[in-house]
Amino acid sequence: MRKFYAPASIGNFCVGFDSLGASLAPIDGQLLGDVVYIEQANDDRFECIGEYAHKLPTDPKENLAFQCLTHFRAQVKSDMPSVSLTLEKKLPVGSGLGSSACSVVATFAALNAFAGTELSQSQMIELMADFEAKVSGARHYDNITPCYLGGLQLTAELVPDRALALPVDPNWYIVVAYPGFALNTSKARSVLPATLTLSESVEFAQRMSSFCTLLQLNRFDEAVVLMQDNVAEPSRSPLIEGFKEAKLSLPELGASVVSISGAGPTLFALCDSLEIAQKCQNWLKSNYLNEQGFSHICKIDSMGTRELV
Ligand SMILES: Nc1ncnc2c1ncn2[C@@H]1O[C@H](COP(=O)(O)OP(=O)(O)O)[C@@H](O)[C@H]1O
Ligand SMILES: N[C@@H](CCOP(=O)(O)O)C(=O)O
Repeated sequence: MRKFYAPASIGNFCVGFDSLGASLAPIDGQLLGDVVYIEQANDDRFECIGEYAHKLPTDPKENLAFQCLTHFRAQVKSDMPSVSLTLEKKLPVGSGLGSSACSVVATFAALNAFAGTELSQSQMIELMADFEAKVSGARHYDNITPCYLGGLQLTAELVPDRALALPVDPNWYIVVAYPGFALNTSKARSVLPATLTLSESVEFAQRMSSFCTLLQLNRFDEAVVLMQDNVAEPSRSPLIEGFKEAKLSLPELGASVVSISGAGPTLFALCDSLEIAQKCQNWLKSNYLNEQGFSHICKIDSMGTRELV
């Protein structure tokens, strides 16, 4: 039996709507992401287990991981031996932590390794993005590529090889807080503005390009100052109970940035020390999470999807 783990990610990373994404590694070593188990069997079998399995459709045909298996057999390797594939669904659905991407990326990574197909990185990314597009209402790579490759990625169709890794400040701590209720990505996309004005578009381009360039120059503090989301956050924040209060309170505790992770409702706070991150996490535990919620203090994961041994 082989096991593949795909980590959670923060889509948009505040300043790069649909174009920046960061992979997450909790500092306590917990696995925050989905795991796929694969082994040869007499016929193709699929099972979904784990804490959030009950939140997914019971019909395997509606599970993205099973759809990836069917697609891989039909389109990539028809003579692959039969497999038993198990998805351990460890991430909540509709969380803003790239949950659907995790299942898709872990499954394709497992199938590619099991079948020995050695698809190129670009082929893998395109396969994965096809499935992400099916559920989220748009083709965006900002969960897929950080989840697959790790790190903070500038990622889009226009980006060479679909992804360019950016340097990150080794001092950054990222507190993620999932409040305990779901927000469907396609719903959170339906409230986005249909168009931006010329000045809004220019500001977005200036912020994202300067942010990426400053990271390349290791001028991290100046990069962080540019982190403001004028594209998605204004229309999405009313959908997320408690977000506005957190956005006001966490900077008083020292957070450098507070923004929505992906389409929400998970929130992330970027902090430049562990002490500040702990204070922010305590506030979030008392004020943002319901009984189903959770929070982790993370670093940016540098490994992406990997086989667990
Ligand atoms: N393995 C899976 N993981 C996550 N979502 C899945 C999976 N299989 C099917 N789905 C469906 O895909 C949709 C994912 O919703 P979405 O809001 O895009 O989640 P997320 O933002 O957490 O990726 C849901 O309707 C869910 O039922
Ligand atoms: N760029 C996308 C990111 C969606 O991330 P998810 O984790 O909520 O699926 C968006 O903002 O819609």
